[in-house]
Amino acid sequence: MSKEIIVCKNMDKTFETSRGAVHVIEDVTLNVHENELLVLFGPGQCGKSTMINCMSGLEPVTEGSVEVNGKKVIKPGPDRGVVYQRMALFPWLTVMGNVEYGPKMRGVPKKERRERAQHYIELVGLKGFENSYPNQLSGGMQQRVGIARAYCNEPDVLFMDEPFGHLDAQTRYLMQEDLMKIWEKEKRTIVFVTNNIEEAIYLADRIIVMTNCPTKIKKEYKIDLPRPRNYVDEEFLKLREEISTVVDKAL
Ligand SMILES: Nc1ncnc2c1ncn2[C@@H]1O[C@H](COP(=O)(O)OP(=O)(O)OP(=O)(O)O)[C@@H](O)[C@H]1O
Repeated sequence: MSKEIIVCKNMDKTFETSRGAVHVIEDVTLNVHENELLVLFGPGQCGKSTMINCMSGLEPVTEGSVEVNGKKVIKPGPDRGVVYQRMALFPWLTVMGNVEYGPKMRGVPKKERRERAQHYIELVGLKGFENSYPNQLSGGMQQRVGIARAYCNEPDVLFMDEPFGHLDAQTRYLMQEDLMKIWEKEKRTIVFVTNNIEEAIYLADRIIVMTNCPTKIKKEYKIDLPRPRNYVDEEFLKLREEISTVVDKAL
């Protein structure tokens, strides 16, 4: 088994609000292996985004700890990339400008960062769109820019929070297929959040089923189906049936 790159020990998270404490994560212990594609799957509002925010360092944990590559996570860092449902691309920058932004901010020389950005723009299938602005691109293309931008920082881990959640069904399937191709070509450790069961089974090496809030691990499934997967394969449908019966109904 490859090394454990994310180690969460007894992770617990409570938000203190003006209306009292909101307990969102309850005692989650979870390890993610190098180059694993781990899916966090659970009902709406169960705490999946909060899990990702704590693992990526955007939110501090209240109890327990998170380590990435042996380093305790206390704030966001370039070793942890994040892709959101709606990528906050800079509208005044071109695709190239957006993708090279991270390395530019870290002082990577122009030639090197341009080459690196070009590589990731091509990896996500946007060759020819280097000089386009985000508002000239479709929703799916904007998500590709977001993925290229996250990859361009060459992070140890990538967190993806329902990155295809707002896309139409057809574009969503296409993006799932393309994400698999990208990941096969350039392996990364990915933690992917979704509340779509087909998406979870299509992508995952392992699915962690989370309970309603405060969220805990309910069950985990190792998904050994060969890739590329087919949504209507008998084995796929069997897993879909089984996991559907385990997941809580959204509150
Ligand atoms: N900063 C915050 N302050 C207070 N409560 C919060 C905060 N962030 C999240 N919560 C609460 O935590 C719970 C879980 O939210 P979270 O967004 O993590 O769930 P989710 O599973 O990602 O939801 P969805 O599937 O709808 O995206 C919700 O009840 C939410 O209101």
